[in-house]
Amino acid sequence: MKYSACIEWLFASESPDFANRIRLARDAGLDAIEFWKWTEKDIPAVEKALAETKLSLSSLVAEPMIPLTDTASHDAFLVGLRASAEMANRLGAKVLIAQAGDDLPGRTRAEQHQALVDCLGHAADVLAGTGVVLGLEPLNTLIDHKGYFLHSTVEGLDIVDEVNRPEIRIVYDIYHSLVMGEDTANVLKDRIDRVAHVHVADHPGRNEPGSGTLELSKSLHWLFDNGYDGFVGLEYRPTADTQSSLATTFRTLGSH
Ligand SMILES: O=C(O)C(=O)CO
Repeated sequence: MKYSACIEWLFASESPDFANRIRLARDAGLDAIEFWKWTEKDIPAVEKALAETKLSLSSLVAEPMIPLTDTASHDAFLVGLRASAEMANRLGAKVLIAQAGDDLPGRTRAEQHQALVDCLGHAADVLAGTGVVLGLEPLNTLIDHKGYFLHSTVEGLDIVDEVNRPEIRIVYDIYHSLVMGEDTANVLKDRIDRVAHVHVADHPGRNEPGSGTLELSKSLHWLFDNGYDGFVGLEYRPTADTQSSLATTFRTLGSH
């Protein structure tokens, strides 16, 4: 298992210095890191820490985060996507993450679904030849993202299949999926190759694996047994210090 620490949450209480969290991730034996909002980060400091630690950057969130369910956002998103892909290439990330945006009042689900398909088709043109893929991320609408459009992994996969371009994939966050009552094997059956990146956290609390009741290990085993071979992104809020949260995580999911 190759673990990627989301340093928005992991090592945050240990180090207000953002780039230094990369060194702490290396010291904790992790393989990669990931973060959000690259436009707000000190990129030269991040670049230096990545070079020094030799950790990978598993993913970046594509900026700007604006609702792709709204066709009026598409031009701005595609301009930002080009810059995000350049940044991903500069820092060595192979995956950009996109969120669908909110379920917009006054628009049918079918219209918004089509808006996503159209936008991601243009996104594939932007990404063609860059070596970077875009992962659309379904999120739970029960706890963390009330009003978000894409709460179903199957609908995310359907959108990916309608776009039908190698540059467009999904991010499968096991936490969001299980919170929505999905069964990993059921929703990803025959479509595991559409998964660009995986996230984990436990429930309740969105804390480290092993702190709650989700069967994360079962989902992860299914993913790896069925051909997923990418990073496991640790996108959780540590209940206490990051080091002890990692000990619980490794006990629960297996160390690497
Ligand atoms: O915004 C969230 O909840 C995410 O999972 C982002 O990856």
